[in-house]
Amino acid sequence: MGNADEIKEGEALLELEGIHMHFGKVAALSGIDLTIRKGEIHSVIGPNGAGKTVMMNIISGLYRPQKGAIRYRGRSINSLKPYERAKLGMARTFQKVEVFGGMTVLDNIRLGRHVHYRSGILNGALYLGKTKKEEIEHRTFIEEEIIDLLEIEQIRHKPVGMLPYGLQKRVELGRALALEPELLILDEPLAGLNLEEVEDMARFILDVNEEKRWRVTCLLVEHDMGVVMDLSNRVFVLNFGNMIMDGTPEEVQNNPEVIKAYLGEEDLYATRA
Ligand SMILES: Nc1ncnc2c1ncn2[C@@H]1O[C@H](COP(=O)(O)OP(=O)(O)OP(=O)(O)O)[C@@H](O)[C@H]1O
Repeated sequence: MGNADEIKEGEALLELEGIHMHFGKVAALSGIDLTIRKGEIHSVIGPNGAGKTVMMNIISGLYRPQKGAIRYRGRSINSLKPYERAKLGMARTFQKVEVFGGMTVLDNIRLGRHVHYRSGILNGALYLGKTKKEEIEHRTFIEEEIIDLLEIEQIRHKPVGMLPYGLQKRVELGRALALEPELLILDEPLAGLNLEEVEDMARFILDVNEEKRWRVTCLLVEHDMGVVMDLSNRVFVLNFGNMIMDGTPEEVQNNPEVIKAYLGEEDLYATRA
């Protein structure tokens, strides 16, 4: 995204500072600090009920925290609505697939671009000639890149509702990419997938992050520890609304507190072949 506030690789893209979120007596998040740096894959892990979804909802603007600051490219976004955050370059996929079953793969992907379209009579009147043609060409180009990346050429005209779950998840990723995001929030992208689908999805996430064409910063919430440890530059561990640690996958795997929080839940040392 061409922007005067463009930031460089390794600089803070998204920052949470002192985030508190309570629901009645339940403290879902108690003073969370997190910095996502441009170019990285930063994962958030934690046992069930740790506060991961609440955190993602706060980041994407669905929830307003009672305390704390959220900054994107150094600017406060606390007061921005979800679609305004999307316009800044933040896209999200959801835990449960959120596709339009009756629409084709291509139309679902196209929906992801809607935040870029101008609306209103005045804008519509100004939106003529070359500019419009360029936007259509650019849109087509993006669609083709997404279809190519996700290997969904064969199903582009199929209704999404008829596809297996794994492909529906792929389409959902495609729709998020259509926004040409700078930050992609992936909420359990591997949940419900079989082994082969998990491998495919992990590869797509890596491609989106590493390929020069995309170079998307990723915030990943995931229970599959093998994939998390393989893909992430950093891992943030949450338990009962508190941060246990934020470090490299290796540091996290060797932290006794993390192991204790997960005891009996997951094998943190399991990595995929
Ligand atoms: N809208 C809400 N109203 C009341 N309590 C809520 C709400 N959303 C979340 N909570 C509570 O906040 C805590 C954190 O929940 P959250 O859904 O963020 O956990 P999670 O880490 O995403 O868990 P999972 O891995 O199972 O998805 C839980 O105790 C949950 O019951």
